[in-house]
Amino acid sequence: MAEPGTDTDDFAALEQLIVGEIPDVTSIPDEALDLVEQVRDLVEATVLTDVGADVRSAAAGLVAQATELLKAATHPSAVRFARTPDGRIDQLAQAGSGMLNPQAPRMVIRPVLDAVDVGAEPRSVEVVADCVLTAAHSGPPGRAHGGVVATLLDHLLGIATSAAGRPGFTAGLEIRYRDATPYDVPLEVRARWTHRDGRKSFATGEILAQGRVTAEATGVFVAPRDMQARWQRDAEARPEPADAGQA
Ligand SMILES: CCCCCCCCCC(=O)SCCNC(=O)CCNC(=O)[C@H](O)C(C)(C)COP(=O)(O)OP(=O)(O)OC[C@H]1O[C@@H](n2cnc3c(N)ncnc32)[C@H](O)[C@@H]1OP(=O)(O)O
Repeated sequence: MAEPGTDTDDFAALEQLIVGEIPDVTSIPDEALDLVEQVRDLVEATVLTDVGADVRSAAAGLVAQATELLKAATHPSAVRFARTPDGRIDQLAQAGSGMLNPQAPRMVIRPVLDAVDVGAEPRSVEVVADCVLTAAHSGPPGRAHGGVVATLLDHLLGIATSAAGRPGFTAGLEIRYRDATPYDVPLEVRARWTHRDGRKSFATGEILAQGRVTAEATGVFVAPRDMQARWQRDAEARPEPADAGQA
């Protein structure tokens, strides 16, 4: 088995990201999005169902048929990039909010209109997402699982570091669970980059349910050494602003 993160097909997807041939997210057919929604509904129905064994058995047979239909053609890699209308690059199969991943919670990121180009001088940009969890995300009775809450925050803090122009991998994430995060209730997830220290980007965020903060997070995101070196080279190659030195 290949080392994690070194799979050739995943590298092909990353190469696509670097050379800039990223399809538009609007090119995803409605049928693909509908399939994801149907599977999410299926998962919730499976969690909540109270039908008898015979009906479960019939349903399992139908699901197995559907699985076979989908396996008739598969992508070599789960990594698939697309550009959102606001210019952000998304990985459609990621587990945080991936449009093509039914396992991802229904989290929709609002357009980020003032994002900073990666490698340019970073600036804090607030990123906001809307999310509704379901019973399939529950933990203790009536509230969401803490790991799912952490997923929402990890993802949006990561997006915030990208929007600020200094993305990185999550190296540390601290969550403060202040109150129950409910499911079947609209949630607002917010995040923002705060500062950097060399390759480290720091971000904070929170989840609100009906205006009440249920969880807060701080995270540190570390850019791989080669990525940081490239930003450094790009910054050195950039021409000085016209008014540089005139104050
Ligand atoms: C395209 C759209 C995609 C959307 C994605 C949304 C975001 C999703 C976010 C994720 O889920 S990322 C996936 C989960 N995270 C990972 O897989 C990261 C796994 N870890 C690594 O790959 C490496 O540890 C990493 C590249 C992050 C860093 O390895 P390095 O060997 O390059 O760094 P090193 O360990 O030397 O640490 C660099 C600096 O960070 C510091 N550091 C590391 N962990 C830290 C921590 N937890 N807290 C504070 N500082 C930390 C470390 O002390 C050091 O500080 P100094 O430079 O000042 O010495």
